This record gives sequence, structure tokens and C-alpha cells, in this order.
Amino acid sequence: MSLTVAERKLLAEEWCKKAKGKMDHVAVHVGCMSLKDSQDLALHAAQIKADSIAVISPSFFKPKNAHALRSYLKAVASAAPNLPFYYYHIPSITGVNVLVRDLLVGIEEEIPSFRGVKFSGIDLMDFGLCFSLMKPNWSLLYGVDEQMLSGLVLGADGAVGSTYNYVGCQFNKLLSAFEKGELVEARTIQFKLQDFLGLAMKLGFDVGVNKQLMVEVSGLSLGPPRFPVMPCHPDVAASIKHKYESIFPQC
Ligand SMILES: CC(=O)N[C@@H]([C@@H](O)[C@H](O)[C@H](O)CO)[C@@H](O)CC(=O)C(=O)O
Repeated sequence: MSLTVAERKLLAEEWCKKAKGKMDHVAVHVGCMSLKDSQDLALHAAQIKADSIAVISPSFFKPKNAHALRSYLKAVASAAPNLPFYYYHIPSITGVNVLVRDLLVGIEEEIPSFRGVKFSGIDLMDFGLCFSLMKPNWSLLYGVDEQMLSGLVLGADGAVGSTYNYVGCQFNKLLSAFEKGELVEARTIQFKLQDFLGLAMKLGFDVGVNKQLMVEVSGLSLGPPRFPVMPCHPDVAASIKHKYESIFPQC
């Protein structure tokens, strides 16, 4: 959201190009404060042959209820009616607390391309209640990394989260333990991840810290964050990395 529309288009184009033959699916996020910008990005995503689009709610003028949010999403989806469409629920960032289960009622009639939700909220009751409204071609993806196991237990079809960029191999172990029914092992890994993220949060975990951790773990040079997100202090990154290495000596 810190990027201009032109920058976002360039980034989406690069992802679609580079992902060819390497990734199964590229979903382009097209949420903006302005409906027109979102429609522009949605159309662009279709033109560059993205696999799907996802949209967060605008957070300056917020939708007041499920009807308003559905109407907004419908208007965005109409710009790319053939692209699978996901609502991206992230209330801690948008401040939009419309219950997803309310949003889902009748949504496929309004948005025929609707295919599911990326649910990055901590309200597991709302998440659970969404399943009674599920259609066979929808996916509910959970997005609170420190609670991934709870999402899986309730029936999540997958997970999308920021820390999977650098702790992905531990989460893959959690996923595979869960799939094998090894709940104690899955829980042990989740607790370790909570221990790790607990320290990161105490030290001010945000997008700047997250980005620095991606740099430290991947060795790739990703550049600084854009203001107002501040760059992570090297001491903070070092402490979190040290914690990571002590909890997870190997992948
Ligand atoms: C509120 C928030 O940023 N949630 C993250 C989580 O991955 C989060 O960073 C993680 O669970 C640690 O709290 C994701 O759900 C969102 C995300 O991946 C993104 O949009 O980049």
C-alpha cells in the first residue's frame, strides 16, 4: 500500500513473469483507498494474466457493514470479471471489523468470480462460522502465522503470511505433522514459532523488522522500507535472528 499504482503494476508484472513455470499461482493484491485505482489494478492483473486478485477493504472511508463492503468488492471484481476473486480480511490493519460470515451471505450471486477469503484476523469464531457458508470452489486461507495450527484445526485450506518468507520450512513441518495427525508434534512446532514471534513482537515487530529478517535469512538485498515504516535497527534484527537460530538450529 506504500507503493504508487504505477509501481504496483511493475511489481505485479515482474511477479507474473518470474513465476512462470516456477509457481502454481500468483494472486495480485489490488486493494487501494480509491475504488478507481483498485479497478485499474484489477484490470491490469487480468491483462498480465495473474491467476487471481485479492482485495482488502479501504481503511480511510470504511464500509460500515457487510452490505457496503460487498458492494465495494463487487465494483472491484467487475473490472476483471473472469479472474478468481478473494476478499483479504485484515482488521488489525484496516480497522474494518465486518464479520466475514456476514459478508459471505449471498456473495456468489453478487460476485460470480468469488473464490474465497484470506482471513488474517484473530476471531476464530468468525473464521469457523465461515465454513457453514463455504462453496466447493472456495478456499479459506488463514493468515495469522502464530495461530496457524488453530486455523488448520478449524479447516483452513491453506495459509498466507509474512513470516513464511523466512520461517517457511518450520511451518511446512507443522503442516506435514498436522496432515499426518501428529498433533503433539504440530503443537510443539507452533509453540516454538510463538516463542520466536513473541520475542520479535516484544522488540517491535513490524513490516520494517519483517523485511530485515527476510534479508538476514535469505541473504538477498531487499532495500529499505518506505516511510513512515522505519528501517529495523541492526541490533533488533541480530537479537531476533539469534533467537531464531537458537530455537531452530536447522531447517
Ligand atoms: C497483520 C499482519 O500483518 N498479518 C500478517 C501475518 O503474517 C503476521 O505478520 C504474522 O502472523 C505475525 O503476527 C499477514 O496475515 C499479512 C500479510 O502477510 C501481508 O499482507 O503481507
